[in-house]
Amino acid sequence: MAFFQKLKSKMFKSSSKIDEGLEAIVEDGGATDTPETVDEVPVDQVMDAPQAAAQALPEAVDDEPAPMPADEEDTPAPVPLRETMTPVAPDLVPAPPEPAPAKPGLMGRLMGRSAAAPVVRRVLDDEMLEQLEELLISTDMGVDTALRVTANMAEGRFGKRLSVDEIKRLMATEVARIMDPIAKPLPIYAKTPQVVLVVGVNGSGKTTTIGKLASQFKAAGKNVVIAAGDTFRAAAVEQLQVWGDRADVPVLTAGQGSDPASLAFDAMTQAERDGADLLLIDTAGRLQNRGDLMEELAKIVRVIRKKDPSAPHNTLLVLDATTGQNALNQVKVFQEISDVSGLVMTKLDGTAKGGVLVALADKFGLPIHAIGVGEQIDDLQPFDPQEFADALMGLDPQ
Ligand SMILES: Nc1nc2c(ncn2[C@@H]2O[C@H](COP(=O)(O)OP(=O)(O)OP(=O)(O)O)[C@@H](O)[C@H]2O)c(=O)[nH]1
Repeated sequence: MAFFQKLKSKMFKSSSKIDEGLEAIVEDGGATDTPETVDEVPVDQVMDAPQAAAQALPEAVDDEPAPMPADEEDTPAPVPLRETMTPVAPDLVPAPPEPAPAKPGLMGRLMGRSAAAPVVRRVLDDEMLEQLEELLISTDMGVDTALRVTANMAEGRFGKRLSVDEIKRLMATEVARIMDPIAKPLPIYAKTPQVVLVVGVNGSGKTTTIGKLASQFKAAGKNVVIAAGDTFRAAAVEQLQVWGDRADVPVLTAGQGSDPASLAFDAMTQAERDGADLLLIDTAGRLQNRGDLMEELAKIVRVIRKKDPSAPHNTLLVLDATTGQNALNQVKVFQEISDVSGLVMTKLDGTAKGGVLVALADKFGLPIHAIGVGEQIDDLQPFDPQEFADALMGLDPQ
């Protein structure tokens, strides 16, 4: 299955929510295109009315070659989605997308040349904008971000008639614009071992993310060491050992309840001795006792800095998308207790709250390195803003 299709199908809860919501909104007060309403279609994303009228004429004259629509002439050849991606590791690079099935253009639909249902459009007015805002807020995009997205999409289009597909594309463009600056792969430095401290509340997906990263970096030829720094949770240690065995990556553990900083120090020693490229350190996520957790993380950092004053090189905060707006609060807290350098958002496959990633980008501007869309190794994917925005909106590949 093509990468985009996979992402879209995995994020279906958010996208189907938007799909259904948008259809209801446009149906409510919308109308199918008629010769009268075609004059009101001039949304810049689609053909404007005079163009539509001009191009409708040659269709009736069989001998004349139909002119190429102006916007098709100007459109550069589409860049394959794969070329737009910046992978975290080579294995994150997906297979090339399958060619999208040919879709009838606007003219085809206006001329009834396809079996597709007639296009319903609704005038963009205050009431509709409010409904669109509510729809975006229901995906956990947050009020401020939802307002920004709808305000930007409405600019210059107020009073125009829009279809569900056109609204999706406009919103996807706005979402991608917000996400663009923060889509950055995990930086890889020349200095080794590169120490990546992984933080986040219990259950957010830290252990799984470390396992996926270790497997993918190992497959990319990197020498990786894992430290199971959540010494209180035996299950987390066992889970890491399973991932370590699978990826053939050593996992350093310590007795239950022992000092995670001491384990981190030992792990640094081993990583240096083995000439490791990467040391991934799991940490506890007990936010119930914030003071203790802060002290524990600070001690780990102090200890590894004895070996390398520039470590940790990355502090990765793992967030669970199903927690919705709560993820914003977690970023705030973890920024206070650690030096968060980037985010991984997990479980985007199982939630209708995928919009929270847009809110995070809008509010904090922290780099998003990767997204988790399942429990398998290849379900940790590089973050591509346009693909994410399209998948969130339930759009087909362009
Ligand atoms: N569907 C889905 N499940 C995920 C994803 N990432 C992690 N999980 C699951 O979420 C659960 C919690 O993940 P862990 O990796 O154990 O989370 P943790 O933050 O290490 O939690 P503790 O071990 O309790 O500290 C596990 O059942 C994982 O399989 C994802 O992207 N999608």
